[in-house]
Amino acid sequence: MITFDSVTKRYPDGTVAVDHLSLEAPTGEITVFVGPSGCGKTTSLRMINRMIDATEGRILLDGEPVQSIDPPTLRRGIGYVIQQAGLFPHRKIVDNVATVPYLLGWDRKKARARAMELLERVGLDPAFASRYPFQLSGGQQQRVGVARALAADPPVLLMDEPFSAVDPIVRTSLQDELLRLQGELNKTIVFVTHDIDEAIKLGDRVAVLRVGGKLAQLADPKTLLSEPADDFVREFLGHDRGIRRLQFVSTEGLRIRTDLTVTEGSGDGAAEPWLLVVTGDGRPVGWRSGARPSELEPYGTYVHGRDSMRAALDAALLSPSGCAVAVNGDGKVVGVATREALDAALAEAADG
Ligand SMILES: Nc1ncnc2c1ncn2[C@@H]1O[C@H](COP(=O)(O)OP(=O)(O)OP(=O)(O)O)[C@@H](O)[C@H]1O
Repeated sequence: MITFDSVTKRYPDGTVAVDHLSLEAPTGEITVFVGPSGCGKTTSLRMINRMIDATEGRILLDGEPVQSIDPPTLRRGIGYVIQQAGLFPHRKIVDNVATVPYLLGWDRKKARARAMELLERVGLDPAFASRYPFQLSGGQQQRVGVARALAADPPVLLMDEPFSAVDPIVRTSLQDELLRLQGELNKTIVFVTHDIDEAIKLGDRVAVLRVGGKLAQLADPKTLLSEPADDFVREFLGHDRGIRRLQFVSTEGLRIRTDLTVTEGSGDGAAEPWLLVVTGDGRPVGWRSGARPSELEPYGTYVHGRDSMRAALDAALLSPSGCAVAVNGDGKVVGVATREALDAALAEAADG
């Protein structure tokens, strides 16, 4: 666990970048620092590994003040990932990843084997190992940056806007990859971003900072969206807060009907305004309306019980039937969530 105990950073020119910050980043969780430019996110992060020293207050790593640990020892237990990866341009990818193991005096063979294992772990083809950073895309370099930070298996990982220099699609896949990795590794991660959507997607806990380095709110994403502490947080969260909150509402309780499907090629089916046509092995084909039975209309699916209400609503909006197709993990239809069922679930979500 990382503890900020009334930490203040005043730069020599008098700027107060962080002002009496107190919070805990629990072991094995992702804590995100988010806030507008200049609110002290990077300063806070760098005080953890002592790239910047606090002016007042204490930062504790599992109860031990970081100020009492000498910086090289401290940093050996802390991985650090920055924007645009910060790879060494003249070192091959494998050697970039093996940087810390080399520093720790591992023999070359062992360090390289570890690097190869990590490249695979972060989803990179081992063939990239002998390339140089400039021969990789931004997203690939960022993956190398993550692999390098993980090389010596540090319990703590500091990530400073690591995905902000890549396009939105690559960014999404890097975020997904980080969540997948975290599922296996359970590191204590402190992640800095100015992007509230990224904070909500990645954070177990999100610390919203305001300019002047003051903590505005520390909460899990769901609480943040439903109970912003004040106008600043509300405004920072943006206007579609209600819709985004739905991503934390489970579809487990969403009622589904199993009598609205018909297997393709079989008779007319029930007398309903809309019926979902499915293949013989239960995969969706399209919606058939009572009014125009010869044509099939598009459909949207969500994985029942796994995806959120936001996904179910999205699936419903993709189809003129207004119903969402519930599938299982294999993509087979398990039922249909009608407008009435969605309406009931939304009313419940709004209540609670
Ligand atoms: N070396 C320094 N000397 C003086 N002021 C500094 C120094 N470094 C940062 N600051 C100031 O401290 C405040 C916090 O900076 P910091 O970089 O921590 O913010 P940030 O939230 O990470 O911003 P951004 O999202 O723009 O990166 C800012 O007002 C910044 O100008």
